[in-house]
Amino acid sequence: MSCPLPSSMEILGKPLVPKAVSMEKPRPAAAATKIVERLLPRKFVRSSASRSKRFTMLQVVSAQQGAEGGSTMYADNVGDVKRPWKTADARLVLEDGSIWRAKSFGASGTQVGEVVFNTSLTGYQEILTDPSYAGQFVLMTNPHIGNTGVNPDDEESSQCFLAGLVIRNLSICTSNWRCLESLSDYLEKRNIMGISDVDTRAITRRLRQDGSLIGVLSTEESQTDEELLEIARKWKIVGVDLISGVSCKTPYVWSDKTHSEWEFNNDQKLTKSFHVVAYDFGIKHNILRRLASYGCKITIVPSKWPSFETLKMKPDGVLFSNGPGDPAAVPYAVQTVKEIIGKVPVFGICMGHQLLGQALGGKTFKMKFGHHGGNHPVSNLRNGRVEISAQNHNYAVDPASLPPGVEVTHINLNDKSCAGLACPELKLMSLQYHPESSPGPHDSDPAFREFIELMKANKK
Ligand SMILES: NC(=O)CC[C@H](N)C(=O)O
Repeated sequence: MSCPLPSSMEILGKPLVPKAVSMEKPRPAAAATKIVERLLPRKFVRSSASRSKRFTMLQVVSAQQGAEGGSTMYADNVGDVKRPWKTADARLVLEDGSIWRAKSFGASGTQVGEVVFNTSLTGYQEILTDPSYAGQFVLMTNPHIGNTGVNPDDEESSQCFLAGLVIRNLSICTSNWRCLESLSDYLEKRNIMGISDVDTRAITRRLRQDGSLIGVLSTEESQTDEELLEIARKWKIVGVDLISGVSCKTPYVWSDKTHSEWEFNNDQKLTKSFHVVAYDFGIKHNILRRLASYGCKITIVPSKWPSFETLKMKPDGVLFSNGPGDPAAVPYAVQTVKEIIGKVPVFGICMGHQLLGQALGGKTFKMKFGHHGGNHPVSNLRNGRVEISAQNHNYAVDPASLPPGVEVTHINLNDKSCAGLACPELKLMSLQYHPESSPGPHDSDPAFREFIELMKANKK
C-alpha cells in the first residue's frame, strides 16, 4: 500500500516529490477503543450517549491514523469533553519547505531549532531536562506521550534547555503514583513549546531520508509561512558554542547517590573515596548520582574553568560531561582537555568523548540524523558484549583521524560509528553514549566502575 503526502502538510518553496512509503495495515479500531476506554479517567465518562459518541470518534481516529497518515486528526474535543489543556493552532515549518499543521500545548510563541527524533518509549521528562538538547526540537517517535505526567525526581538538570517537543498524541489523562503535574502545565511554566496531532512518523521518515532539518514552530498567526521559512533557512546550529549557555556559573559540590529505591547495582565493593572534578558542559544529574553511588566526591566546575585550577584541587580523576551542540565549535574546551590528559585519569561522556577525541588529534563530523533513544546496540570490543544503550548525539569522532595508540573500544552496531575510546598510556576512557542512561537500560553502568579502577590503579 502506498501513502500520499499527509493531507495536512503543505509545501513551500521548492516542491518536494512525494515519496511512496509502505504502511502497516490499520490496527482494528475496536482494539484501540478498548485501550482508550481503560485509560480515560472516570470524569470523562458522562453518559452512555456521550460514551458512544466518544468511541465512534476515536474509532475514526484510529482508522485514519493507519490509513492516511494525516496530522490533523483529532478535533479539539474528545467526544463532548474539552481537552484539559490550553491549545491553539500551530505550524512547524521545516527548512525543506514543508509545513506541518498541529495543535499546541505548553508555551506559545515562535521558536527555532534543529529537529531530531528520539526513539525512547518512555522517559520524556529526563529527555526534556537533558541539557544536551539545547537548540533542538525533540520529536518522540513513540506516539503516546504524557501519560505518566512529571515528578520532581526525574529531572536531569534544573531547567529545560531544548527548543520544544513534537509528539503525535498528548495523553488526555495522567496516571502514575509519582505524578505531581501534567506535562502541558510543566512545559507552560518553563516556557517550552510543544505540539501534538502532527504526523511524527512522516517527519521521522523525512529526517531519516534527508538528514536533520532546522525548523520553526509557531502559534503566531501574524507570522506568514514564508517568514517562518526564512527564519528556518537563516538559522545555524553548526559552528555554534552551545555549552557556555547551559554550564553552571560557579563550582559546587555534589554528594547525592542514586536513591536506594532505584539502585540496581548493589555490588559496589570497589568504593573508596575518590575526588572527581566534573566539567559541566551540560551535565546530567544521573552521571553525578552514579559517580556518587560508586563512592566519589564530586566538584562540578564551569565549562571555562582553567585546567590549572582543576589540577590545583588534586583530583583523583576528571570527568568531561555531555553537552549540546557542535564539539568543533568549542576549541577552548578542547584546549582545557589537552592540558589535563596524561596528568590524571579522565573519563569523557558524549560531548566529553568528542572533546577527548579532538584533544588527541582527531576530528569530529556531523552525522546524518544522529542517535537519540534508549535502544541503541553497542559492541564493547574489549569483552565482546553487546550493550543496549541510551544515546543522544548528532556528531561523532572519525576513528580514521585518531593517532596510533588510541584504541576504539566500542562501536555502534546500527552504523558502525565510533562509540568509545581508550588510551591506557594516558589513563583515558570515553563513551559516545550515556552509561548513566536516564532514560534507558543499565547495561553500560560498568563504565563507571572502570573509571573507578582507573583512578584506583593511578593511586597505587
Ligand atoms: N549528549 C551529548 O553530549 C551530545 C554531544 C553533542 N552535542 C552531539 O550532539 O553530538
